[in-house]
Parts: sequence; C-alpha cells; structure tokens
Amino acid sequence: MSAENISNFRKFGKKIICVGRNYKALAAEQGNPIPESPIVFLKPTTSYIEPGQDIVIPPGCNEFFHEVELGVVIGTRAKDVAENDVMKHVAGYALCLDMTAMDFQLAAKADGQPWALAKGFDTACPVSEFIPKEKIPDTSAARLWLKVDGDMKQDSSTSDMIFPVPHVLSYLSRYFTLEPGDIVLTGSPAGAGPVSRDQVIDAGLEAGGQALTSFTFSICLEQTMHTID
Ligand SMILES: CC(=O)CC(=O)C(=O)O
Ligand SMILES: [Mg+2]
Repeated sequence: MSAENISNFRKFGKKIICVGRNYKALAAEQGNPIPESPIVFLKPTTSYIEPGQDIVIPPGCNEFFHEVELGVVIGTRAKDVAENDVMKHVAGYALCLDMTAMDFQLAAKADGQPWALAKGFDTACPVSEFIPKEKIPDTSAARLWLKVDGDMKQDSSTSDMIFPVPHVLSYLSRYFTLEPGDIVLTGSPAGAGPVSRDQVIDAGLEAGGQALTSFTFSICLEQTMHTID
C-alpha cells in the first residue's frame, strides 16, 4: 500500500483492532479486574466516520458510551514482531472514539455472547485525520481529552496504559498479521461515560505540549443521520 493510501486509512484500511481495559482507572471505574494480557476485539471498517459525519445511536440502544483512544496506524506488514522492533512498522497515529452500546455489551457479557453489535455498529469508530509518526516520538507521553457539551469528561496521559503501545502491537502481531492501513485502538482512559441524542463530543490529542488534532461529533438517531461519501 502506498504512503498516500496509508494516510487515507479511513478508506483503504483493512482492520480495526481494539484493545480494551488498558487503563487501571477505567477498569476500576467499571468494576472490572486488571487484565493479565490485552483484551482484544475488532470493529468492521464500516464503523469508521470522519469529522463532518454524525455518530448514530444504534437501534434499540438505551445506554450509549464515549471512549477516547489513541489509534496507531500500521505502515508495513508485521507478524510475530518483538516489542523492541515493532514500532518500525508504525506509520502514524489518529485520535479515535470507541463508541459503545453499553447496554448491548453488558447483556452480551452476561450471556457469554460476542460484542460485535455493541462495538461494531455503523459510526462506532469516529477518527481524526492521519497524524505522521514523527509527531508522537513517545507514545507513553500523549494527552487524550474529551468533552461532552463543553464539560471535560476524560483527560489522561497514555503513560497510564497498563500495556504500552509496543507491548500491545507485539502481542497482537502474534495472532494477527498487522497490515498497512490497519489501525489499533489502544484503550480508553478513565471517565468513559454516557452520551445521548443531540449532545456534542469534542476531543483532542496532544504530544510534547502541542495540540496535534481535535474534532467535534454530534450524536443523533438514525432518522437524522447524514453521510458523506
Ligand atoms: C473492553 C471494554 O469494554 C472497554 C474498552 O473498550 C476500553 O477501551 O477499555
Ligand atoms: Mg475502548
């Protein structure tokens, strides 16, 4: 895949691989144990949206949650790559939301069912533009923040991750071949919480004291959804 297509990962990417419960504070808030290895799930690429589109609450969902996350965009194929070598396969980053139908997820967990609908519905993965790798020289020192209707709800450093980015990528590469244009969502920090129809999410990513990107998304129901090609 060309460098141009990688920076267009939202159109050409193959996989959205997500790691969950990667921040102790969030695991504690949600009453979950600290995992011994990364918790992994997938979203389909049809869940991508970009600024200008709306987040749509999936049909039947009554408890809808925001999670702000650092996304890592893969640049070159990686299979079974050690932690100390894996960052060379990274092309860059993106600011991402892991939108979650929490009531679906809780019901699925209770019943031992998969999370596909809870995490993979259309619009479940709002993403920023591509951020080149050089902009985040240290993936354990980036700031992620998220506001709902102007109120700060999430504001953390990636230094709080249980499994740092190189560990996550190396671990994933044992099971999945990481391919150019894939993105890895690295988990949500504390403060993930509910949002509802007509609310507005603002989120941002900073590194080295510099704002790298930010975006705004509105929450709507299906009837008011509009899309861009
Ligand atoms: C695994 C979860 O349900 C939570 C999650 O997605 C996270 O980022 O943490
Ligand atoms: Mg998440």
